[in-house]
Amino acid sequence: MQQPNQISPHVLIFPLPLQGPVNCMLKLAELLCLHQIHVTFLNTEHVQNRLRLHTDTETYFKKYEKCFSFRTVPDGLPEDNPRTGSQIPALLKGLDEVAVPLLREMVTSGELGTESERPLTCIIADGIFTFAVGIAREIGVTLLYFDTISPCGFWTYFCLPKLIEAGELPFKDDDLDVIIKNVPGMEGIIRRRDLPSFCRTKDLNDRIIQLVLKEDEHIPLAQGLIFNTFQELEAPVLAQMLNISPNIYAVGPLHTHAKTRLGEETGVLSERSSSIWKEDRTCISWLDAQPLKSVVYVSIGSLAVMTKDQLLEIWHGLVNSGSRFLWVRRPGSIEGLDDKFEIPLELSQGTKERGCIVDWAPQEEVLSHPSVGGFLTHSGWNSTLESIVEGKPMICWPYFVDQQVNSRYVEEVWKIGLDMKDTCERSIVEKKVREVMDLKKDVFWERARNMAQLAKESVSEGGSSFQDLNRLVEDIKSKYMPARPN
Ligand SMILES: O=c1ccn([C@@H]2O[C@H](COP(=O)(O)OP(=O)(O)O[C@H]3O[C@H](CO)[C@@H](O)[C@H](O)[C@H]3O)[C@@H](O)[C@H]2O)c(=O)[nH]1
Repeated sequence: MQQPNQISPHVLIFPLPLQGPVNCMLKLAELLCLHQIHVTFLNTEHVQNRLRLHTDTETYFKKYEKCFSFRTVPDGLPEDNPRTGSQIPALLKGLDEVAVPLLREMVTSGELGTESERPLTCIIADGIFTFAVGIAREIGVTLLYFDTISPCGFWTYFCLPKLIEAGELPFKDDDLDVIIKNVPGMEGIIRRRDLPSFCRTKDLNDRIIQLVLKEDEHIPLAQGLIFNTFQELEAPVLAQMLNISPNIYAVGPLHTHAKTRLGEETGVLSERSSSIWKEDRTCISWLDAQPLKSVVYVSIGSLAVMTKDQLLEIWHGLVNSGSRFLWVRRPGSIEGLDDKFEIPLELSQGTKERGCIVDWAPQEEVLSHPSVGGFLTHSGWNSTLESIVEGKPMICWPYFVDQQVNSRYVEEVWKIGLDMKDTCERSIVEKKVREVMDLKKDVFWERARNMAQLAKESVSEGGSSFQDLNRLVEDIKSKYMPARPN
């Protein structure tokens, strides 16, 4: 039995059960394990089953068996295909109704650790999980929120009440180019069209708006906030965050951070997948056969969907641009089309000569491939960071939530790509691809290379994210340990 003064840190990590959040929370979990912090990682059964089916994640984490374990809860939805963007409200409802009561039971019954046997000392949960405040209080442990969206996106979410109070929301007319004034630190940067997608409603009772407002009330109740970013990328936004919490940890880009520290620890630099789709590795041999920097990698992540018309416009634009392209067409990502959709005749030649289409790719490996010269992305935060680390310029075609803000920052603030939001015409796609892959290639490449360098430095010894991770580890081991009677 453990003596009171021997209690060791034990963190429960609960990600939003979607590809992006699970990816980066797994990296954080591994980093904590490397620092001898015990982690219980709570996945939904759906995510865990898919990880089991398509990856060796469970086996891989066995090497941390003394300090890591997976636990699962159902998400309340039928067990079919992966959840997409339109299912998020149902997913959140299912989590609330089914997963949360089970989690509460697990935590309070001592199933995840009792007073005497490795008690929980800290919860790290996605920012949208407002229920975590109550659970952490009930068992008397620290709560840290980890919002895996971009801090620039998060900050606009957090300023929603301010925007409503100032009358900037809902929009008074249909002009989306009006500059937004009430997001401190972003004056002159964002227009209405760059606010998160859910702001384009006339109805403030909209379910998502209400959810975000509830999140905004709960965020300051956590003892600290973790972000997957680095100071050199988002210093002004991170400085604003100090108004919410004195304990801000910018520990990203987490995928590189984990790789770097693991490499230092073990001497092995491993590429590892936590994909909940089956990766098609044939695209790597296809890339091997392409010239340097010649391929546009196209992917809209794990949730976004496009219409058949949008698919055709992007496809024509790519073929007409003359660039080579590797396209991830995730099953279910085209509205109303089955996955056996044939290549239209007028696109077949250009696609055969210069294109490769797969269902799901090993994205980090693809982006690091020397043949890839640019990334046409939906601007999900993980994809954005993965592109930044590899120094690949982006063409952004955001779908929803924080992606609208990220794409604006890529073009306007970091200047490492172009923002194609709210348009989807073949001539525009062609023009943007030509600019990034050819006409302004050198300028974009130089800026992207510099940013990549800063990203890598931030996770190297002494770098800003390196230091923030160390601070997080120390705080979990001391400041956030529950007070115990002597
Ligand atoms: O063929 C593919 C396509 C994607 N990925 C991976 O899937 C993840 C996708 O993550 P992200 O780019 O963040 O997109 P979403 O899955 O759409 O992420 C959701 O969650 C993010 C925060 O975690 C938000 O920023 C997004 O807006 C939200 O849609 C990345 O790690 C990719 O490497 C692959 O491995 N293979």
